[in-house]
Amino acid sequence: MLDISVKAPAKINLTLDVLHRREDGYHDLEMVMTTVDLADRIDLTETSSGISLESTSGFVPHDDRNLAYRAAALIKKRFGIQKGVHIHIHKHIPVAAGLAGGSSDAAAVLKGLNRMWDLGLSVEELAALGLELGSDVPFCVTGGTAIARGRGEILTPLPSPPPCWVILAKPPHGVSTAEVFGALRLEDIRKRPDLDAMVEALRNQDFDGICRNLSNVLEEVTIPAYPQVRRLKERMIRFGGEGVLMSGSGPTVFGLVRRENTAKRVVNGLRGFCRQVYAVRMMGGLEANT
Ligand SMILES: C[C@@](CO)(OP(=O)(O)O)[C@H](O)COP(=O)(O)OP(=O)(O)OC[C@H]1O[C@@H](n2ccc(N)nc2=O)[C@H](O)[C@@H]1O
Ligand SMILES: Nc1ncnc2c1ncn2[C@@H]1O[C@H](COP(=O)(O)OP(=O)(O)O)[C@@H](O)[C@H]1O
Repeated sequence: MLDISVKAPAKINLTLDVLHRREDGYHDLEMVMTTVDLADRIDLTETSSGISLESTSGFVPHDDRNLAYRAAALIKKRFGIQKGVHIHIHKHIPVAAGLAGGSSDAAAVLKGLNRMWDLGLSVEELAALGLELGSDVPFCVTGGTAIARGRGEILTPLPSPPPCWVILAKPPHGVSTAEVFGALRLEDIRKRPDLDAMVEALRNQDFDGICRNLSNVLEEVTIPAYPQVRRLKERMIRFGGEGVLMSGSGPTVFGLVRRENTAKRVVNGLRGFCRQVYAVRMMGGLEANT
């Protein structure tokens, strides 16, 4: 019997700045994140005990290395739940892509089990649990659009970008977030995002202002290591991407486009050059939390 189905949307980073390296090995970040309508679907079925997991993807682990599995284990342990759960992940978000697919799956399991087992946890409590699983999980619990600071858990909600198309292009290789942070030399960062300008553009629903202020310091590590990311960016711009940036630690490149015709042109221009290309809508604030 299927008990609960939860949508797990991908995120993109409109800005990403790394402020300092912390004692605990993580970095203090300052970034603007938003959810897009490319989502995994997580089906949760209650069982008598234990945790089992299957997915439609050959690229994710199906055991306790899976973030969705870990989310269920955390809830069971923290609240002393004897019942079990079977997790079925319908994977649509590319893996190790800078789109927080694993974090979003984990957030969806936290939200789904909160309902299934009547735990009564608030969004803030779920986000705090999520931080034990990964830095991006708190944002994935709340969704919408927000400034994320600290490791990624200090969230300030923002208006979502105006409706537009988001073209996502994922090169064939994945990128390790830990390796990208490890290779970043803070003193060498050449260009930092203008957070105030991005916030202003979002408040004014100024599409051109959002496009002008897209900026991610991690490009300075990932692009030299993977020149295909630069070529994808150049192609996206050439075919009509109005604002183009790498998401997170990469390697996915996204392009923002207002008109459907332009979106089609960008997608057609990238096909043949890149196998994984998606045209999706910006998610907006309201749908993000369902
Ligand atoms: C870079 C970002 C931007 O949204 O996204 P992705 O590229 O992963 O999608 C995130 O900060 C990634 O968050 P997440 O993928 O949850 O990271 P975690 O599992 O917590 O950490 C993976 C590794 O990244 C580094 N890390 C992560 C977050 C942070 N604030 N400082 C760090 O230094 C650490 O080396 C850590 O061991
Ligand atoms: N449910 C999951 N979905 C995707 N990746 C997962 C999942 N659980 C664990 N992982 C692992 O987490 C790593 C990062 O995956 P992902 O969250 O897709 O990328 P990113 O952090 O770049 O956004 C991958 O190496 C993958 O094997």
